Amino acid sequence: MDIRVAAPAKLNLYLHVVGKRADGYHLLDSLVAFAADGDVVSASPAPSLQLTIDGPFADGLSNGADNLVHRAASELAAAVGRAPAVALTLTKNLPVASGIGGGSADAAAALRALCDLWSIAPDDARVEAIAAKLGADVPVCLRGEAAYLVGIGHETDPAPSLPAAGLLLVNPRVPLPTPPVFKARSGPFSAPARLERAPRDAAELGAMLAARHNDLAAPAITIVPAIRDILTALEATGGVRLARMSGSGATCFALYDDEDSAIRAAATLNPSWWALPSRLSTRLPPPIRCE
Ligand SMILES: C[C@@](CO)(OP(=O)(O)O)[C@H](O)COP(=O)(O)OP(=O)(O)OC[C@H]1O[C@@H](n2ccc(N)nc2=O)[C@H](O)[C@@H]1O
Ligand SMILES: Nc1ncnc2c1ncn2[C@@H]1O[C@H](COP(=O)(O)OP(=O)(O)O)[C@@H](O)[C@H]1O
Repeated sequence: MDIRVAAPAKLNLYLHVVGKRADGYHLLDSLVAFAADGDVVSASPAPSLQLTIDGPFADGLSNGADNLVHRAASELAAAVGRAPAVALTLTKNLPVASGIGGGSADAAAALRALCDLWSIAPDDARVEAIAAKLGADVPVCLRGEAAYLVGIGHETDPAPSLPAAGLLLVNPRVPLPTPPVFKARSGPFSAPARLERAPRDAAELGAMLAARHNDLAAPAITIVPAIRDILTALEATGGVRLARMSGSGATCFALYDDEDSAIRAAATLNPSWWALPSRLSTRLPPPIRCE
């Protein structure tokens, strides 16, 4: 028996850095949403904990105890007092260290797969505590619904429902770890800027987001200048409603009215970039059990 769980790409539709704590962590106001596509985690009973990684971005990613999927499994097993007797497979479709929460999405998907396998309620307080310990973005990925990040990102508030929209994710194939981007940020903090109401369509969502920004884009561009080229190229695509960097980069996204427009736009871009046409997801798909 095999349980397959989707680990969709996370997008920060806007990200305002609104302050900094004494321990150096930044206070955020960010609207997080999910794409309909991403990595996939599958789990099946096995004599001991094993992790296999396949997919286009498997190379160079450790399958050892430092992988967030491996950590999620060993932490959850310890918390519920059972042996981590599971074989996990991670299909790595998303670029690593790229601002779309791949590792966080994978950790959250591993937790959801193991909850299903071990009959643990996914909203069990132990699961939520492990999610927060694994990374700032893991709790929001565990819920998989559009949400505002609160504080340093461990807590969330519900977001208004988002309209159907096409999405194009583009990465220069340059990994960009999160800590140096926060470190390179300077200048005054932004004000929080939650949406005044639910946008009725992709055009209105784009217009509302255009009045907001990603405070990490400027520092990320100082480290990976190709981000600016991607944003310029996305802004020139047909039917684009908004182009912006996600999280701490380097992945950027563009919003369209539908997925077909995103597919057409992808065909016009520099072929050396990674590009994934998709759409905004409204609901996390449930785990699939294959007997
Ligand atoms: C920036 C965001 C926005 O959604 O996304 P990504 O770009 O990573 O996808 C997240 O807040 C990232 O979350 P996550 O990737 O889990 O970060 P963590 O591992 O918790 O933190 C990595 C490092 O980033 C810095 N950090 C992270 C979160 C935060 N609110 N303030 C920070 O200053 C700290 O230096 C921390 O040590
Ligand atoms: N399953 C995983 N997928 C991706 N990265 C992982 C994973 N497990 C651990 N990592 C580590 O986490 C770091 C952040 O990766 P990732 O979550 O993809 O970035 P981001 O948070 O910027 O989207 C990487 O440097 C990588 O080495």
